[in-house]
Amino acid sequence: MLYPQENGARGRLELSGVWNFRLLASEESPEAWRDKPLQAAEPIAVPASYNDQKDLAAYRSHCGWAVYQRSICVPAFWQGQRLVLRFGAAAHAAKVWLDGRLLCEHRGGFLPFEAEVTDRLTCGRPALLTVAVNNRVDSTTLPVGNEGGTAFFGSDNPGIPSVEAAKAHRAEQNLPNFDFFNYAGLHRPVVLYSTPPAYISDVTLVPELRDGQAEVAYRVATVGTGSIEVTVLDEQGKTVAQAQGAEGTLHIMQPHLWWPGKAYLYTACIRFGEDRYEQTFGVRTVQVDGTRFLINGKPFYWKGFGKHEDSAFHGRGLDECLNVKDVNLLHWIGANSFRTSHYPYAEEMYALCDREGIVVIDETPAVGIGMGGGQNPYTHLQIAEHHREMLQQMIARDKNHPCVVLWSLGNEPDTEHFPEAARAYWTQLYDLAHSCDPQNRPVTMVCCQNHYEKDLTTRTMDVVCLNRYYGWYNLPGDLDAACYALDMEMQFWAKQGKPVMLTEYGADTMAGLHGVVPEMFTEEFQVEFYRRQNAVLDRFPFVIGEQAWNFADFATIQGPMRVGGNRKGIFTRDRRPKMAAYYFRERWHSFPDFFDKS
Ligand SMILES: CCCCCC[C@@H]1NC[C@@H](O)[C@H](O)[C@H]1C(=O)O
Repeated sequence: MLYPQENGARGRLELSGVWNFRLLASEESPEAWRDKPLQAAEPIAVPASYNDQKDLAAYRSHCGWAVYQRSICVPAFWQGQRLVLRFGAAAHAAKVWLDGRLLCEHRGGFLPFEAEVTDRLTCGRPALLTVAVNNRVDSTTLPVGNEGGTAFFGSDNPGIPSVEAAKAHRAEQNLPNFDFFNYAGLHRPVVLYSTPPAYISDVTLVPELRDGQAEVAYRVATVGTGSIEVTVLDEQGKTVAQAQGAEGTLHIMQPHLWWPGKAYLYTACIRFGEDRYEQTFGVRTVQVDGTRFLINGKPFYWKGFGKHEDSAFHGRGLDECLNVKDVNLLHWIGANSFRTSHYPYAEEMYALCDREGIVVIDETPAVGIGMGGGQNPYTHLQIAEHHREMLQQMIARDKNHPCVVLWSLGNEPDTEHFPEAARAYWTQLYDLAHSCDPQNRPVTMVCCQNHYEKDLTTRTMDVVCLNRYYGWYNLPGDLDAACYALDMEMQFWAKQGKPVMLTEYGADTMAGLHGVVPEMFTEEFQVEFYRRQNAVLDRFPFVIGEQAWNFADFATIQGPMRVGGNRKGIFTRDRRPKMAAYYFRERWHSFPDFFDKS
């Protein structure tokens, strides 16, 4: 799916700003507002989550539909153009009406959707745009909800008559089965864009290196008739390759490669009749070779984080200022990568990583696929078809980004209690990812702390990605025992012949809490936690990376284990460094991004 672009042939009308808004009571139907002004409307900013824009409990604890509404008007000079209304994301389900008639619906809160509105709008005449958004998470959604269960990291003592009665009595809950606040709303830009009637509908670029020359296979999908011309410009605007036709190969002599930390972007300028589209891309190769992860044929070592799209006020909403700040902090600390835990991020962040040379693990919203071992999630949950849809939509959206080098099918599913069912479920997704991705990148599934000998799934992935919490959730506070356990588990992985990286390890740390003796929650403990465990990882040649959990403190549901959210950040939520930030800065600047560990 192409990102909306303004150029000589295409227009882009941002519908960001303050809209009318209201949370709907459970008995209210969003359809009631499809064709009339919203009563008792309140102001709401788009793009952003709605949850933190008003200090009202209902804005945080809402469960169900909310309605956004505004008037839109197409400029007269767009007369005769094809018009499309596009949503960067709406969490988690959306229904869209234009002047009272249903335009489109979408499930999945982290990927774009669009609808053609050429015949639905009259240039110069205002129209009423109504968008209903549903924040419910449950056994049919990704991320997965925890219906009527105990809040994630909750502490209910099951079976106590008073507790069970109170749970039955209380207002409906929208409990997440995941450890991040269930932010909701129009999180990413809403755009009305124009194209000529005959237009370019998709672009696919697959760079390969042969004898030092770049051979970029391309495919241009179009609607309507016309001839296709492709011209590739380098960063100085010089033409370096040209081709005609819907598909073919672009040859670039002596190409500048895209490297982590040293990005180089080419621009494929596509002409189709009146239409124009400019697609940036990078010439780089990615492959797993034994226990090494190669970028441009060199063994890459991952230094970075699991992140979240999370900040005060915007919630999970796009904040490009924060994205620039975060990328500058990644450079400052010496990081070269992050994982889009636990959902695809805004397209704008991938474009920033493309130009800044930050490597990305792109993850689906498949988090919370586990019932604590009691029930088989692969038969209990109704997510399989939606999961395949989300995976295909994520790859279709992000396929041309040079920064994306590894697909993550999901985070921390139960792969231990029903090992055969788990392996079957994730193997079909693994095969789907490889078949959908024109660049055929490596594929992983991020594994939770588990009985790694019983887990038959993690070892089948191209890269073994482990979330491990020795010294925190296991052997809490005892870093000697934690290192003993980590070392022992690495002996197991040494026999699997796969590259292994930690995609999560960390300790909740209250900024400003100190101790001469490093104890849990102090900044000193967080440093010791990483210093000791990195010393273990450094001993194993097949360990190809370390991503701390988390880049920054982030919001979660209320719970006895969360003090104003998850505090495992290396930075605070407002991006101030804890001591561990200086530890990692010294460590990550002390060795290169590429080196042979064997
Ligand atoms: C029993 C071990 C469970 C470890 C699970 C650790 C969790 N991984 C997924 C992340 O979204 C959570 O924030 C992280 C944590 O809690 O900070």
